[in-house]
Amino acid sequence: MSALILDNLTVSRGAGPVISGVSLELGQGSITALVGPNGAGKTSLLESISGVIAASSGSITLDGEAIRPLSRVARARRGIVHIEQGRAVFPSLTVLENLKLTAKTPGDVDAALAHFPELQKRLGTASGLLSGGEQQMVVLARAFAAHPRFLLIDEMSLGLAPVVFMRLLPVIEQIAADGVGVLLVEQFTNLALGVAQDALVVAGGRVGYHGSAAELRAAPELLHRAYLGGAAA
Ligand SMILES: Nc1ncnc2c1ncn2[C@@H]1O[C@H](COP(=O)(O)OP(=O)(O)OP(=O)(O)O)[C@@H](O)[C@H]1O
Repeated sequence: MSALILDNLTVSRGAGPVISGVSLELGQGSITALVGPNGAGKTSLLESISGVIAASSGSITLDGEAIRPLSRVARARRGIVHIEQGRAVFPSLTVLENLKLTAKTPGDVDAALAHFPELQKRLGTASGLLSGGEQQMVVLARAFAAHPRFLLIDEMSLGLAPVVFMRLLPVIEQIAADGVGVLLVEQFTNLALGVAQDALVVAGGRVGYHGSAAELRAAPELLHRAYLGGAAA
């Protein structure tokens, strides 16, 4: 089984570090919720894993290979797929054309669409004409069609009502159950903790909690303390 391991990772932006000494192991087949206050460094952490930005120290290894020196494209080829915050569909392309951007075979398109039967009727529709929730389905289906081994999802719920986002969560659970390791950054903390096995809380760039998602969900005071930047639990 693949493992994506961060060891003592530090990421700097502008004046100083925005992620300091974060260590984490992601296995395939489970969801890790990454939560924390605004500006905590969640997006920066995801971006340093996928190669959008460079980490300044520490290591990132995938199946024992150090991937920090690799470009974003090379990391994507190894199966690290990143759904960036606010990353939308290509609005003038149809749903099918959006999916074909990442799919290698027609079978990849079919497999992605199996998660979203409601998109079957919209394959020829320009994606920009879809609702916000449907557009996020396309974004998720497109990421799935790329055969991720690890899927980094940044605030997929942005601009969506919780009820719409809740349609996407079972699909994310299914993708994980099929063997993908998911790192889920989410503003709806309780929803994220409800589908995740593990949880990482970052505050001020440091780990405030790393452990069971269920335990964190059941103990609001633990979450509160972690949000305030308490010592790693
Ligand atoms: N392009 C950038 N240049 C300089 N500093 C940045 C840049 N992007 C983010 N930062 C800073 O890095 C820190 C971490 O931001 P980041 O977006 O990673 O946090 P976040 O936890 O994802 O926040 P949010 O929940 O608000 O999206 C913040 O202090 C932010 O101001």
